[in-house]
Amino acid sequence: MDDLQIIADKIRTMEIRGAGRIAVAASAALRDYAKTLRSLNIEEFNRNIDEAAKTLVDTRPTAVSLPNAVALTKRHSSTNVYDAIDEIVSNSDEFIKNAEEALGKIGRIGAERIHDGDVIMTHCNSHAAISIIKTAFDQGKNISVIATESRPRRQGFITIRELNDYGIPTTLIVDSAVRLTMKEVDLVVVGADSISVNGALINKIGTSQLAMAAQEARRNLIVAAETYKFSPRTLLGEMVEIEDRGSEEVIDPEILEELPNVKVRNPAFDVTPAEYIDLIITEVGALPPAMAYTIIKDHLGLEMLP
Ligand SMILES: O=P(O)(O)OC[C@H]1O[C@H](OP(=O)(O)O)[C@H](O)[C@@H]1O
Repeated sequence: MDDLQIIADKIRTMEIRGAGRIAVAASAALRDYAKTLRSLNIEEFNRNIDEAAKTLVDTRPTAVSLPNAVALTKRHSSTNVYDAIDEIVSNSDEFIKNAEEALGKIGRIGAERIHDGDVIMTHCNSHAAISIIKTAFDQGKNISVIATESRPRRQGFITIRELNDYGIPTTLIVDSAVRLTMKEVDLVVVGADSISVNGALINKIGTSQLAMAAQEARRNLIVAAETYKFSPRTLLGEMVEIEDRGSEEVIDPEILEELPNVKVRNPAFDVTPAEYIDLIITEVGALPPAMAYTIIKDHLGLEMLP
């Protein structure tokens, strides 16, 4: 399990990050691990796969893409280990291929919402949101982007580098400049870590602040999300857990040590209610948040539920 543990550690420390990327990395890690278990009997095989799946899923609690990818990868109906491995390999290859194709489809569908001359605000670093922005740019639309820094991990720096290298005019702002800057914005485009059955978006901390400022300024907010970012377990009434990360991401531990009366909170995500969202751009279409149940039922399957 050494190689799988290395991937799990990279997901936990965010060396591999982004809801889509962690899903693809986890699926590939489970596939490769399954191939090392040929000598086991089917019961031992299933036990090892379940343990490995748990190791991957336990790395980060919020992005549902991770448990969805692991569940879609590990399911098999074989009683023979060789066949089970073949099924897992084919599940993973299919998941990864679909995930890659989904980004292109989301780009094409979402770009329809972007007009020549638009200023787009985005938050954090979302491959799905950036796919929309790049596709609109590729279509010859004269667009520019306002990107938030996204404290504390500053994923906004990844975004501005990527957009810069693509030739897209981009302005970096600190997170607290969102409301002031919103009057210059035509459309907000963000990614998703999870979408619950009521259409609420769980995404990088600060997303709900963009949503509120957008609504106040009467600007639309669209969410770029593959169908595997919808959360089946919210159908059972479960809430999406918001990850709390360490204080060292926010403040130097030596400084904190000098301040015995201070504690630091570092929630990594927040919740944006459905009423702040104009559309969710998935690979199967541009949908209102009220269609979240249909996506879960038709594209993830209720058999994903325990
Ligand atoms: O899958 P893509 O669109 O790349 O990213 C989706 C979301 O994943 C990221 O989480 P983190 O930086 O891993 O905590 C951000 O919250 C981003 O909006």
